[in-house]
Amino acid sequence: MKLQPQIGSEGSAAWLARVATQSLITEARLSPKPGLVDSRGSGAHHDLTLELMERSAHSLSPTFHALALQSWQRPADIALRQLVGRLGREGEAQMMAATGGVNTHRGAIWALGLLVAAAAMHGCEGSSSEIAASAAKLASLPDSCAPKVFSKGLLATRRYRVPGAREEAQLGFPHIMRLALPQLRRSRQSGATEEQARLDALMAIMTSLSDTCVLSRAGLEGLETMQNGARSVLVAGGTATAQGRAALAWLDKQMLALNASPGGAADLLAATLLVDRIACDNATLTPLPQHSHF
Ligand SMILES: CC(C)(COP(=O)(O)OP(=O)(O)OC[C@H]1O[C@@H](n2cnc3c(N)ncnc32)[C@H](O[C@H]2O[C@H](COP(=O)(O)OP(=O)(O)OP(=O)(O)O)[C@@H](O)[C@H]2O)[C@@H]1O)[C@@H](O)C(=O)NCCC(=O)NCCS
Ligand SMILES: Nc1ncnc2[nH]cnc12
Repeated sequence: MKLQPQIGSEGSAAWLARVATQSLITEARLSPKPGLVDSRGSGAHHDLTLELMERSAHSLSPTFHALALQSWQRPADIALRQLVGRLGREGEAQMMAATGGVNTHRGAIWALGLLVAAAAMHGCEGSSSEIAASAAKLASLPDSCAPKVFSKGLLATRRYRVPGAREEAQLGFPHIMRLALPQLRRSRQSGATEEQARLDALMAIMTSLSDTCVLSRAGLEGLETMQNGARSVLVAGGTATAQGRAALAWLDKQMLALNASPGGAADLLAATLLVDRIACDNATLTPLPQHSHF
């Protein structure tokens, strides 16, 4: 079944931008998330609030729209890579202007930006695997216009010799495709509520991601706490069970005590919700109401 009506590149780009923005807002509101901003509060962050995350998400709509429009039915080549890179950097500047200089969504612009571009490359008719593969192709191409900046993420990947946001994309988003999306659909099928299925998908990502936000703030101890804690939630039966919810509450406490926040995992959950929504292999597509957050 195909949700996206044949409304051409402009209408499809607007639709993709709306779904991407909604995915960010849905992720931000989802509760209870360990260490992260959610509808309960700011988690381990002093400079982030839910209101700021939502403002940031809305500020990114024009970026997603431009990415979709410019990538429409184009192949992955250097010209498109450079264009996507420029639009992504402009999106980062828009985010910073909207938040007064706070980094709310840099990793999300990267992941969702590439996926929106890839969905448009397939004319909104790609499967999740096709979209992830095209996003990976784009991410693997060199962008000679990119300024050389040394980020916290790069520092963490070199210090701990782990993959980061770049590698996740270049490998075709394995945490979305192999862990989060299957978990989201499995939890739904086994009767979990939509919120519980989304939390379970977040846990699936957290069992294995080398999240450079966690590494920068809390080192390997933080990363191991995150991965083991998330595994305990799923082993207990996920957040649809009382034991799973207790394990999640324990993990939240641990993450707060370590000042650790899995911002990279949160970005990948938002990206999972986006792929779930836009890919042709989603068997549960329903029309999207104008102002819903799913
Ligand atoms: C490729 C880029 C994402 C740059 O990546 P890099 O690793 O060099 O740089 P960072 O600036 O550190 O950003 C990486 C962000 O990616 C998220 N992330 C972390 N680990 C992973 C992972 N393993 N897989 C996927 N994604 C991951 C994460 O983003 C979230 O955290 C951000 C908040 O982090 P931080 O600023 O560190 O905040 P705090 O911990 O709160 O800091 P303090 O308060 O302590 O100061 C937030 O943005 C979340 O989104 C990482 O932060 C990419 O930026 C790039 O190269 N772009 C170029 C443009 C381009 O080509 N775009 C194309 C597509 S549009
Ligand atoms: N909910 C959230 N809390 C903190 N950092 C994030 N980065 C992306 N989503 C986030």
